[in-house]
Amino acid sequence: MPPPKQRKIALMGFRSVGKSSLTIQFVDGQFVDSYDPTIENTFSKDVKSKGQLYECKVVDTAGQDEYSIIPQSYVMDIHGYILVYAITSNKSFEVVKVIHDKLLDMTGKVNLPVVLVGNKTDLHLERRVSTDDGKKLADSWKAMFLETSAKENESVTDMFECILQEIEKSEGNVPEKSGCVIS
Ligand SMILES: Nc1nc2c(ncn2[C@@H]2O[C@H](COP(=O)(O)OP(=O)(O)OP(=O)(O)O)[C@@H](O)[C@H]2O)c(=O)[nH]1
Repeated sequence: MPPPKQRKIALMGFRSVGKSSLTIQFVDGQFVDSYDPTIENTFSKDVKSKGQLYECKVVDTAGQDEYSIIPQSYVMDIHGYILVYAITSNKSFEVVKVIHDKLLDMTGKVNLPVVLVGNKTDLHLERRVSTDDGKKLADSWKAMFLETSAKENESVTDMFECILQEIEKSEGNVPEKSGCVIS
């Protein structure tokens, strides 16, 4: 196997969309129902994907709104971004657009390794953001799109595999066209 690659991935989005829950589900395999606002936590996890070992640092960031200032360290130091909204919240969908714009501004890049994630699919009766709108937004960013449920552990691992592949793509290690195919 080739030597391991170090990856730092940040989850960003509005308050209470499930960034911590997705991270804890991925790292620990459990769901915690209580809500405890995050300041910032970094978790480590090794992931094997397509014959490559990745030593991942996952940064679970504080909830942002449209006025929050993104710390410079999220620009310098991060390989890829998982931008999370809740499918139950239009506001969180709006905020994720603002965060994406700010990241482009701050990095000065046209394309960033990003996966857009609509979380809380188990709350389908309270859905406010359609799958189609999520897909369209991701397409406009040339980013990957997934809907997840941290509660039901739906597509949580896929989400991390996806961002690892997007980072490989941005480094020119995977043909541009090959989207994120989860196998
Ligand atoms: N039903 C359901 N609830 C969820 C899901 N993910 C998170 N929650 C709940 O939503 C609330 C907020 O979750 P967190 O993971 O703390 O959200 P966060 O985005 O980290 O919040 P901040 O730290 O404020 O940014 C908690 O009560 C979670 O239990 C999900 O997939 N389904």
